[in-house]
Amino acid sequence: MSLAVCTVSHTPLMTRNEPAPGVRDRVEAAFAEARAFIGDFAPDVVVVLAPDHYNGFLYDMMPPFCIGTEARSVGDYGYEEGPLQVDRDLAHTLASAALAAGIDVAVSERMHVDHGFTQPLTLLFGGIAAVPTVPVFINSVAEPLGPVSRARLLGDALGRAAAGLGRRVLFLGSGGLSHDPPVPALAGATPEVAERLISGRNPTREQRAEREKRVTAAAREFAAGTLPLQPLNPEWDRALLDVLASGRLEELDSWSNESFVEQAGHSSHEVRTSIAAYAALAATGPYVVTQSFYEPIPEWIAGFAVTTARTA
Ligand SMILES: O=C(O)/C=C/c1cccc(O)c1O
Ligand SMILES: [Fe+2]
Repeated sequence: MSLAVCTVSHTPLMTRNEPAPGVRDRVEAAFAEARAFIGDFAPDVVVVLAPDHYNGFLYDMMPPFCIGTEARSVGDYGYEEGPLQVDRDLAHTLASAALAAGIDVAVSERMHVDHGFTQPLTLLFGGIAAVPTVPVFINSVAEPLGPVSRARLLGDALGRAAAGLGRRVLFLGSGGLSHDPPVPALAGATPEVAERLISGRNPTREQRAEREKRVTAAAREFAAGTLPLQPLNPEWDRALLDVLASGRLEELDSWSNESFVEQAGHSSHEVRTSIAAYAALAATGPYVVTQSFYEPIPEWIAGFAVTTARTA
């Protein structure tokens, strides 16, 4: 039995916008440290816990959780397009274990994933198919969302199952802390936008480029103070990282969905992926956080963290 955790914020704006001097170097150093941790741990398989941004999961069928037995990247924001290297048997094992534990995960034989999965796989392993993975989608964007406790319990169920495998399993959580990028919502959407959120799974190259250009420009204006997106909230982010490090994950159960949005923006729900990753590790006993990097980076619309943890 051997489990470990790495959590990283993702932001596709990393390759589009230049942050303040020194920021990129510090982020790259944090990723280098995380890569060294992962190298030492030498995982046999990586369970990637990540959200989607209306690229693979749309409102024609929006599950709270889904485990992919096969998965393919849509290639958004210039990340590699094509198949991930999914450990199909393990995906089935983990899905069965989660269901047996009372967590209603969906299963996809043809999951489509976006930068939420591909960016951390690229930055930490060098490619989207470089390591055997089990991709686990955690809806963090498309309301309505279940309570945060469900992500914790999903992680707990996956951790218990993984602990019995006799393999070295890394739980990789992908998602920012406070941030509210201009991802559209179904509530109040125009008919055209609503249609895209319901069934716009295969945009044209031009449509994808237009979306990416719009979000990139919005981030530049946000950083310049000329676009009033919800501000990043370093205080909230540090409080969340403190709870993750403390091991008292049940404390997060009392954080309401509304409080996430009010204090840290709609997309702060992406920290459900970190909560699930830490809950997986906690399922096997006490743990220690071995790295905790954090910076608010407006040019990337991201409260940006990199953390690693292992069994104490
Ligand atoms: O889906 C998009 O176009 C943008 C996504 C984004 C931007 C900034 C931070 C994130 O976590 C994102 O997913
Ligand atoms: Fe995101």
